[in-house]
Amino acid sequence: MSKKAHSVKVPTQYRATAKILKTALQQKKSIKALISEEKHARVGSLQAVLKRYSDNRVAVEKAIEESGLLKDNPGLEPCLAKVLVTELIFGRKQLNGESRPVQTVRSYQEKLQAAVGESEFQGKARIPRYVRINTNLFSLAEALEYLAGEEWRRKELPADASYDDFLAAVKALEEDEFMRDIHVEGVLVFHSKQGSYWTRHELVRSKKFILQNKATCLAAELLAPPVGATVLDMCAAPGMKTMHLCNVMQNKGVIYAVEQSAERYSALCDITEQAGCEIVSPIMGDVLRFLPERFPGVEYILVDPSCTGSGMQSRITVADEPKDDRRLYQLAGLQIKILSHAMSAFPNVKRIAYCTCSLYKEENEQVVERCLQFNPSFKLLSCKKALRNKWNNVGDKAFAKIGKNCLYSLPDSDLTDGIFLALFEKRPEGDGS
Ligand SMILES: C[S@@+](CC[C@H](N)C(=O)[O-])C[C@H]1O[C@@H](n2cnc3c(N)ncnc32)[C@H](O)[C@@H]1O
Repeated sequence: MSKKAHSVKVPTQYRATAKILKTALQQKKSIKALISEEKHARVGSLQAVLKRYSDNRVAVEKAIEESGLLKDNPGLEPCLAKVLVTELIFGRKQLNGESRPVQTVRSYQEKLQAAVGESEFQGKARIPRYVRINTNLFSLAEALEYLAGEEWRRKELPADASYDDFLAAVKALEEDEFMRDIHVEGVLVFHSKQGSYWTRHELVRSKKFILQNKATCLAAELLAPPVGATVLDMCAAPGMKTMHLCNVMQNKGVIYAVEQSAERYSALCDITEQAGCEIVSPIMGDVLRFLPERFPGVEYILVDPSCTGSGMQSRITVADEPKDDRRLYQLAGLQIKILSHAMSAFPNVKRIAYCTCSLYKEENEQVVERCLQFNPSFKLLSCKKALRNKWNNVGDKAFAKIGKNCLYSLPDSDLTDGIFLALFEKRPEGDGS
């Protein structure tokens, strides 16, 4: 290598990303918090590389180990090596500049690729890009016409297609194709590579299209408040499910949307206004502290409380996160309080949907079990049946009469974020069963 090449600097983008990764690993700080402190102009692309690393972490480590990259080059900074390998093998497949670390990693490309190729590890499941039509502002017909005009090819399934047929078709989507979701009216499914295309799209900016993972749309879909209903959304911000509920109700009826965090309440107000929600009444405060009379005539309730978020695929994790039992215990306590309040405080309530984006039973089946013990006037409905049996993953059957009625949507098998959902119905008076 020439002397000149040695003096070439590593591009700022790689250095800044490696610095964040190093701080996150050494100080056990969250990537999200570190990125928010970052002054670097291209925060978006920095975040994209870290997400790619997070999704392929095990394979990146394996490739570095098996190729001998760090062993042969002790001067190469390990976090910079991880960033460069992520970009070269899982990202743009090329590296910028001629700095020494870049040249070194490039010279290992074949060995790195071979190590990844032999690995049975394929990274996290490729989650498609889900786009939900906000029918307050744009109809399904208008959306389909727009997409046809832009030469997107619509892939259609026969009416009797099973859920497995649907999943196979989603996995086989070409980059210029899209499908309609099999469960949620108004959800369109695109290839995962179209993720950032839609992020920047004008229809998304104008809120005609909402970028919402399909799993999180199941809550409003299953709660299914009819047109004109009165709904309480107990933990509403930033308002993704509030907007969807509004669409399900065709923007007719009332939705009380409660949020306790001032900052998130402000986001809720902005989003629902921009999305043309005419029936949403945002209310700031702790939902447990309001008198039930503040929400007269509530018939349908959505309970989507704070949770660990262990099922969220958008999270960036750069090290194994041990289960934090203390935090889980605290969260589960609050979840039980809020769901139990929904069941006991509102005399006219007919149906309640409880959901989390957690995969821990402590926040899911156990919360359902405790709340049914405290509130025997409610029974569980089968989420799978509500989806015409076109579903595979249910709750843990060790929770008798509970597990089979609850639903999990899982990244690897359902190609979504990981979520849990339970649907309750008030028993008719005198029904003691
Ligand atoms: C999982 S997020 C809700 C996401 C939201 N449903 C959506 O789909 O966009 C939980 C929210 O509940 C709020 N929250 C938690 N406990 C609350 C309480 N007691 N009263 C009101 N809001 C609460 C949190 O501040 C947080 O914004």
